[in-house]
Amino acid sequence: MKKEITLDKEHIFEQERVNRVVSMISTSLQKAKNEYDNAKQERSSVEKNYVQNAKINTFEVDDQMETNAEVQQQKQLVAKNVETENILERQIKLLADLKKSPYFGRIDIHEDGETSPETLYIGTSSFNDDTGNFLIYDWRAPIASIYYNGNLGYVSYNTPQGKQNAQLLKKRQFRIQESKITNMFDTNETVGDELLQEMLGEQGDEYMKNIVATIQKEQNDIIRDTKHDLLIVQGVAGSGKTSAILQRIAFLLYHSRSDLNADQIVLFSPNLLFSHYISEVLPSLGERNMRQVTITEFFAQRFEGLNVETLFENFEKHQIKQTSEKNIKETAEFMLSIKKQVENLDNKDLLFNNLLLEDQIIFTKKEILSLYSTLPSAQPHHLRQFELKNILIQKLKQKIKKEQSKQWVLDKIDSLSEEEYYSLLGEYKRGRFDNIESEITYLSKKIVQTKFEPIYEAIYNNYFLDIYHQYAELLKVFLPFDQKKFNDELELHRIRLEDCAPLLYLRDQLTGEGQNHSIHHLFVDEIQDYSLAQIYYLHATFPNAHLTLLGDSEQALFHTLQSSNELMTSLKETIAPKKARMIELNKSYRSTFEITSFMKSLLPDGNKIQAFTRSGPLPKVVITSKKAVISKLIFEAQRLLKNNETVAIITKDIVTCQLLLHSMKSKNAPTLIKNSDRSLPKGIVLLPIYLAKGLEFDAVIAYEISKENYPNDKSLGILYTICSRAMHELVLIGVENVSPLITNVPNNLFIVEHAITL
Ligand SMILES: Nc1ncnc2c1ncn2[C@@H]1O[C@H](COP(=O)(O)OP(=O)(O)OP(=O)(O)O)[C@@H](O)[C@H]1O
Repeated sequence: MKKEITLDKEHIFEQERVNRVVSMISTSLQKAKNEYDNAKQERSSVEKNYVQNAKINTFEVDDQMETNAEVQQQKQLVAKNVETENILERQIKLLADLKKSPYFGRIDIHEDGETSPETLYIGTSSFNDDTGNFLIYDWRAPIASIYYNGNLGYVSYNTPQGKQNAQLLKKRQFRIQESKITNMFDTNETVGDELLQEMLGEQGDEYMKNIVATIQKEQNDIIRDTKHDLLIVQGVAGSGKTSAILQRIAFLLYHSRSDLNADQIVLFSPNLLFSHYISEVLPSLGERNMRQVTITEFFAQRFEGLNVETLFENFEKHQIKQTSEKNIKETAEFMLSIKKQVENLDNKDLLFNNLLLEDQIIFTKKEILSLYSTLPSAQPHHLRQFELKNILIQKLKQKIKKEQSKQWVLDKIDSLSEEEYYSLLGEYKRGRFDNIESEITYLSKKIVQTKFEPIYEAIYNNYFLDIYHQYAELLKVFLPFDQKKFNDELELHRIRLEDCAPLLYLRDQLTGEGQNHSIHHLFVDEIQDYSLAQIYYLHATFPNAHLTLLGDSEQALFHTLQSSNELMTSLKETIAPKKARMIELNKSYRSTFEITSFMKSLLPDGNKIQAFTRSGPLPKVVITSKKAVISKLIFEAQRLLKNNETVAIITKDIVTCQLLLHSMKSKNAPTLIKNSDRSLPKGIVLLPIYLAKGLEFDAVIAYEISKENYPNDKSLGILYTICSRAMHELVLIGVENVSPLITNVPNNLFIVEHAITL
């Protein structure tokens, strides 16, 4: 039940309050701007000073030292000023946004134990008057949860001191734009539909928006969860999974402000476009972005010198792997068996590399193995490897010492130009030696150390272990037919995606390294595209991280379908979380009622999906001839562009995109989006489905949906994901026929246009 408030006394009252608050915000904004200008000015004068100081007094040693100390001090001063400027800059942005739209909600509550009720206003961040009274409460404050969770009547909310009860007397929603209330109404529901209608009806943007004003109750559960170390969210397409995790990150940063910062949070995202698309949500809430990485980037950083196969290459190669047979390298059991194998590995089965420097062997593999064999076999391998590393470093130091007195080193010193000589000596050491001999000894050490640096690096990075060969041997045990494929790829400096997690896990088990303990929260979006082995590996790599895994098993493009229940069961068994929870989101917000109804009837169990009641045109299925298809496609795209800012032509693979582009005249050609692209232009774009993962477009054209492309339910995930990218309009184009997946949809859910000209 909601009550719209017309331009009456209440509206005037609220607008007057907005005016008062906005005027106070303006004063604070001006103050912040002045402080910012002052900080900037101060920095530039320190910098000027610093340049001058750096120029003078560099000849006399004493003066030079004094100058160095002063320069250091000034450097620190600059760094501090830069930090202040950054804080002020963020504050200015926040206040400027707050000035336009100071809040979106009001609650009137009477707390137990209080004599009178109070009125609170809720916005994207808190704002006080001069006496410390809250004029706006931050949406993440404990008390604000009433706004998202409570119906009128008795409610409770969690505070650091425990549960607090209150009576919720009024809940009011606002839309305030440019400091003017454009809409406001009272509601008894959690967060009513009306504002949501308005938000969802808008055209898509280059960046995802924050959803603070309209967070739904079940999304709020995800956002405010602090109890579980494993949270799995199974949410249907468009149900706000991504939105919810970004809000969750903002919430966690607020909730644990003293011991959590944005660098301790990592989000695995599906592709670079997606990373760009979501990059403004946290800044719009006054927070810094978390780290973002794709799984391919993550592995590529760990396999220097090898080309890691991307998810998309894998997909293009195999199309969807719809066999019921599981690839055992993608299972968590495989990872567990690697662990076991390592525990039982004999010294004689360990494989080492020769350590080479410019074709000269510095340590032979035989020597390394014999050093290893001297270590107590009761110790686990990773401790022995660590010890081995120390021994090798000691031996290297001895070698360096010996090498220092060789003739080639003296020759090298003789051949140094004056510039090279002083640069090798380093500014700090110049003029510090008592006699020339000690200067030469110092230089000789430097020269030899530099020469042997690659060996030091190799030892430090465990390159003495022949991990590729070791992994190939492991494959021989579990998957003898796969070993050759692995070796062949390696010859070409490539590694398949399915080998990355097991191989790295083997390495980490042997070396005891590869972990990052500083990460507190790990988020993985589109979890259905990850194998269990990969999830297992991520957990092993970030052992202190709470996991939030989000996905939709219906949108599985790369793996065989796995339900979220199966995922939960498997993770409970393999990574043994302390407290795990699964949340389902079944309401879809992205698309119109008509598009969601169409999408859900593609699925065998689509009934669980609830469509949001926002209406638009019925999806349109166009059946045309081979000859006419290009002109029909152009016609449809141009037609859609009249009412929509972005029209995406989405295909099942890149080959279809390329063929299509080839057949189109250049003047009509859409912009082809590539794997390496980071942003999406407006207008008509063309892309394969895997690049559209997680994104949304005003209008979508699914091309080409004949039965040749979508013969049966094995390609359902692709078709469903394509359709679910559309916010306002959806067109599907087929050549000569349509997929049986579409003929199964009740025909009142779409319109058909037969445009066949033979
Ligand atoms: N509570 C909400 N208020 C306003 N908009 C919302 C809300 N929840 C979701 N949306 C909107 O719905 C759309 C889909 O949200 P989002 O991309 O987060 O869903 P998703 O579940 O991650 O989708 P998918 O799995 O299909 O990629 C976005 O435009 C988002 O802004």
